[in-house]
Amino acid sequence: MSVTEALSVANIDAYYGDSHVLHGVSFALQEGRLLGLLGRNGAGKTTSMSTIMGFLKPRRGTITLFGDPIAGLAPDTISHRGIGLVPQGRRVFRSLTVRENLTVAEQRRRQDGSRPEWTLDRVYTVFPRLKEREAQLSGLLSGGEQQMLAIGRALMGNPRVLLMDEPSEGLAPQLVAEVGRTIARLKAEGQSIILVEQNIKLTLDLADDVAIINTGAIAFTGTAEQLKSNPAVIAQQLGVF
Ligand SMILES: Nc1ncnc2c1ncn2[C@@H]1O[C@H](COP(=O)(O)OP(=O)(O)OP(=O)(O)O)[C@@H](O)[C@H]1O
Repeated sequence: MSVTEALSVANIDAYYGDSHVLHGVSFALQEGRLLGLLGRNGAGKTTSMSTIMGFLKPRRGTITLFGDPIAGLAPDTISHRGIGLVPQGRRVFRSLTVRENLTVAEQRRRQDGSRPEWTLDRVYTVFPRLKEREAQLSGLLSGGEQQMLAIGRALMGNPRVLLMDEPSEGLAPQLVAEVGRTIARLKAEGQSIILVEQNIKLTLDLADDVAIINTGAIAFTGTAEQLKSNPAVIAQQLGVF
């Protein structure tokens, strides 16, 4: 079976002003797989996602999307090339309705035929709750509903690679489980995903591959199975769970 590299991040250095935050960060996502990016508070997970999205320009290193270099391109160009982001803290457009949040994000993409395009109806099939609330202002939704909307909005861009930044953050356990089931469903449909999380259990349940970032440097890469069988690494890099 041939393996296609969907997204590759290689030897990235990134700064906020003079503050050197990412130190030679490298990881890779294979097509159709889920890569979990774990790390403690302030480790550099969001900065890695911001660098992929073009919000932050790396000073060194390369980023490729299905082999094409994208580092240094503008965020909207990177989004059009096919990377979708579910941002940390949801960041839905609070003064727009649910339906408007979804339709403004719509982006058609020529598919290879193996995966159907995302449409409003298809998002509503995955998230019936959003259909029920489609005319409501998004700022009035619960945290869980806003998370579903943030995921639906990213899907409307028909991303080739989906980045999810701490989708379980601040959600009650029941909603974390629901978000987990949604992510599993997307993965089963062939979506390539990078899942950034502090929730180790959720990540190990969903991920094929895992990278751990620690103070801006990659401390572990391997399969989820390898990490599960290595509690010493989990304890040392992430704290006990
Ligand atoms: N806009 C910014 N300006 C300066 N420093 C920043 C900025 N954003 C983050 N940092 C710093 O960069 C480092 C990495 O932060 P980052 O947000 O990437 O971590 P994280 O792993 O996503 O953490 P969390 O789980 O808390 O979101 C931290 O030391 C943080 O204080």
